[in-house]
Amino acid sequence: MRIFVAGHRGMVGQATARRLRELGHDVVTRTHAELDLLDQAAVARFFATEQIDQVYLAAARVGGIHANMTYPAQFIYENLAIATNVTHQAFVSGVKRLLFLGSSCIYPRMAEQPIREEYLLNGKLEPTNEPYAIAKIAGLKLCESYNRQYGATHGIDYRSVMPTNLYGPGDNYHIENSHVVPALIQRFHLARISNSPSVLIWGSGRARREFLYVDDMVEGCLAVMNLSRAEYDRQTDAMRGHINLGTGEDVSIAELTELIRDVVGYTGTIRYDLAQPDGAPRKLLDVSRAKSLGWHATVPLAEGLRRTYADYQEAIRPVEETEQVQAHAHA
Ligand SMILES: NC(=O)C1=CN([C@@H]2O[C@H](COP(=O)(O)OP(=O)(O)OC[C@H]3O[C@@H](n4cnc5c(N)ncnc54)[C@H](OP(=O)(O)O)[C@@H]3O)[C@@H](O)[C@H]2O)C=CC1
Ligand SMILES: C[C@H]1O[C@H](OP(=O)(O)OP(=O)(O)OC[C@H]2O[C@@H](n3cnc4c(=O)[nH]c(N)nc43)[C@H](O)[C@@H]2O)[C@@H](O)[C@@H](O)C1=O
Repeated sequence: MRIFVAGHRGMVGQATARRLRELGHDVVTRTHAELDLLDQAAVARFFATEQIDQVYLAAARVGGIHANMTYPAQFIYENLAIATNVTHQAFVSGVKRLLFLGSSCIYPRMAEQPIREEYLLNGKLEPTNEPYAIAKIAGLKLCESYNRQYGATHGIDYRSVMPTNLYGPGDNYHIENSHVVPALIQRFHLARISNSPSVLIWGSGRARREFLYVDDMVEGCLAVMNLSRAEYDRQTDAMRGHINLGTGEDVSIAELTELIRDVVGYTGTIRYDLAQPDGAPRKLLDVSRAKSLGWHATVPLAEGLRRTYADYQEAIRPVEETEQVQAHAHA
């Protein structure tokens, strides 16, 4: 089967492409430079020329709380455009099955916890990432709508998963735009190697988050994509079209901070910057539907953080060694 993994260089895309190749699939990829998914005509040409059987849509404009607050226009425009271009051109070219990746931010800020799929649109969204959330809601509604209008006539079966906060190898370590896990791994690492006396954490530390290791999330995507059409419709109340993916347990940012401090081996002090926002107070997902498929998260948070830190150190080793050589040369 020829499967297009959109966003294959990202954290989720890398893990998805790796797993699908292990399973023997012919994985089709295009870098952002090769195929800008904002370019509707280019996306149309791609699907018209490549014989794609399935799509995993892991391409998006993604970032943490600071990035969402700083670039709202890019977050809503680019994520709407990517979702509409890929979904519609997949349909036009006859792709029968597609998986759209949403996010837990689609749910109301004060939703009852744990959050069930049916709580969607029951209340106001979290202001710090509302543009991104609206684009993600539109993406899942696109899939639902194409199923409703073209399911019977064209065999269209476009599916959506709503992952909680993700982390793992290949994450984005941008100093300001990254999510909390990569941000704190990098900050504690640099503090340790430079003997900084303290590390500053954004917000109060009281916000709670659920963290799913990326490889576990990919197994959840496969479980959803391998469902028969009838089973998927039964699971999603026939067109209520999405399934949560999470671990079913959350931690406070303060607890996460201490876990990362210990994984990195930092011994200085931790300070909190209350001028920075906490964002949503909590967004723990109800994962009963996903568990009914036989899927569940397997990587505990402490182990996932150890693997992620090891990946980070491997990725920066060449840079650090060069800097150490240069520093030695100037000593
Ligand atoms: N990370 C998380 O905590 C969560 C992520 N998700 C969802 O999972 C999916 C993947 O996220 P993640 O892997 O973390 O994100 P990354 O930022 O790591 O990867 C996104 C990928 O999309 C590509 N991309 C972005 N814009 C375009 C474009 N216009 N044309 C072509 N490619 C583009 C990027 O390429 P390049 O870098 O070259 O621009 C990158 O390879 C997204 O849909 C996200 O919303 C959902 C919940 C949580
Ligand atoms: C996946 C999810 O990701 C985003 O929502 P978020 O969960 O709020 O994102 P975050 O990971 O950036 O923050 C989580 C918590 O952590 C605290 N925090 C402390 N110190 C740092 C820090 O240094 N960096 C960051 N980024 N956060 C920090 C921060 O203040 C907040 O309380 C949106 O994209 C949203 O749309 C979405 O889908």
